[in-house]
Amino acid sequence: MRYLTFALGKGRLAKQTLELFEKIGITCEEMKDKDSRKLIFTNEELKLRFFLAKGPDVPTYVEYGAADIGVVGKDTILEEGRKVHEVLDLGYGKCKMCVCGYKDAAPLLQHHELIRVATKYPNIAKDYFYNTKHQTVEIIKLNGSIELAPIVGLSEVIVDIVETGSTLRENGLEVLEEVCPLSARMIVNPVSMRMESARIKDLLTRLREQV
Ligand SMILES: Nc1ncnc2c1ncn2[C@@H]1O[C@H](COP(=O)(O)OP(=O)(O)OP(=O)(O)O)[C@@H](O)[C@H]1O
Ligand SMILES: O=P(O)(O)OC[C@H]1O[C@H](OP(=O)(O)OP(=O)(O)O)[C@H](O)[C@@H]1O
Repeated sequence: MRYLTFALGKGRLAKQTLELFEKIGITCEEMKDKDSRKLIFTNEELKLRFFLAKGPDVPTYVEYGAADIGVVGKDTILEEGRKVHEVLDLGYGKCKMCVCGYKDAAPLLQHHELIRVATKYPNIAKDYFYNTKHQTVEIIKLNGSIELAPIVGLSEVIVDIVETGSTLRENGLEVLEEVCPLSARMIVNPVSMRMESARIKDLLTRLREQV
């Protein structure tokens, strides 16, 4: 039997992903050692391998088959646009992709104005403004602290993740429009889906009972 390889998104989702796998009897004790610089972990008994990767790299590993299975946020799946099968909504990491800004920017979204939109998610923003709203905008890619953009006058609005809403509230900003709901998802390489279908289906059945 060959190893099934999992690429798991680092950061916010990692802890809950490992907890979920533990619930169905898939443990990888080595992975819990925070001081370790080791990159890949093996469960010999179940013939599984795991590695943690930056979120946007997870769909890349899965598309190329370097990982059979990945766990990553829906935002990352939409943004990266890789050829992978999304097979399960894992139900945690819930948040929303939203258009946000000062309240007085709301009319700019109604009148097809050529506004600037700052975001870490240029493909999601482009798809929303061009294909859903049919509004031509200038998209400005940022890498973090997106809420700064309207505050310092870089853009009229942002497209960003809202979870509790406290970052917006503490900065006098608001949700102006909701783009889509988000949560952690499981993705599978299309070839692995066929070649390892029995093992993957069994895994999905056991995970579905938990989520
Ligand atoms: N408040 C939140 N902010 C950002 N992402 C969230 C939030 N709540 C849930 N998520 C989900 O968690 C995933 C991982 O978030 P995390 O912040 O670890 O990654 P990231 O934004 O790529 O981080 P970084 O840029 O610091 O590496 C997101 O892709 C999203 O699906
Ligand atoms: O609605 P809230 O609960 O306040 O969460 C949303 C905030 O969290 C994320 O930022 P993150 O902490 O990942 O930092 P970053 O902006 O540097 O990416 C996101 O980009 C928002 O800024």
